[in-house]
Amino acid sequence: MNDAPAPVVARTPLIAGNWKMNFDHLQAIAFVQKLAWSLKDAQHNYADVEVAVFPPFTDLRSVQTLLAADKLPVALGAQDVSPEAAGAFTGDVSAAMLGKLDVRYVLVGHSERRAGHNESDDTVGLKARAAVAGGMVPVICVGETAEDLETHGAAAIPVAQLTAALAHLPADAEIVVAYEPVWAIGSGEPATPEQAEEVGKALREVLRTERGDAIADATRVLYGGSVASQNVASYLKQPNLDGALVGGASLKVDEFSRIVQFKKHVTV
Ligand SMILES: O=C(CO)COP(=O)(O)O
Repeated sequence: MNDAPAPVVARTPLIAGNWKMNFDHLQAIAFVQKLAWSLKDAQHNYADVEVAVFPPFTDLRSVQTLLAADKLPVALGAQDVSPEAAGAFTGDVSAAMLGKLDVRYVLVGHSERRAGHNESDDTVGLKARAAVAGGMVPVICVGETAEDLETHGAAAIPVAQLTAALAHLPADAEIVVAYEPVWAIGSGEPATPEQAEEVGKALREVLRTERGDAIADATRVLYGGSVASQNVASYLKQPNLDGALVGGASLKVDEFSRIVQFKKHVTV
């Protein structure tokens, strides 16, 4: 028996802004410039908290150019990827194309795509696999609807969705998991930190069972759903939550900048 306390694993928090279908490429450039100035003024330490933005496809090239020209340590994310490598798939964008634009993260399984584009757990897993094969990190989004919550409780559906996605991935693939209860997205009614932590803990248990301790302890689990500067710190204080996936509040520079600087408003 080993009674030694579990090692404390430092996971760099990730604050990710999912812009959804907002901002053309000019607005995107203006936004990222203002964000960089705001974080510079605030002497933000990017080593402490990683920042990522997920613009629409049409903005990626412009944002990439700006990030490279100004050497800004903001990671670039895409909102979707094709499960296919190349070929006759009109309207789709491949992982290889995203990789060429220095995209580091790819959202897969967002509830707006599961619901609005009929994406199954298998599709989500195949998209995650394509992202990994392209050298990127899939941000696997999971979450229950209000109905699911009533019928199955909070954790069952997210746990099943994550388990299904992992089945498609190589054992050593780096991933990020985002718990986004569907009822909390855009509703102004976020999950309580305790609710989110309970599901975050269950998701980490899935990682522990499926992937072992090292990956379970290193993988970041984010919370998303009506995150704002007033509530972000309460999630980041939870032992199993390592960041936030922010929608509406990521479109306002000052607000997103405050969210990134959540450490300043953690009251001990
Ligand atoms: O869907 C979300 C992020 O992916 C969350 O959106 P809101 O922050 O607007 O609730």
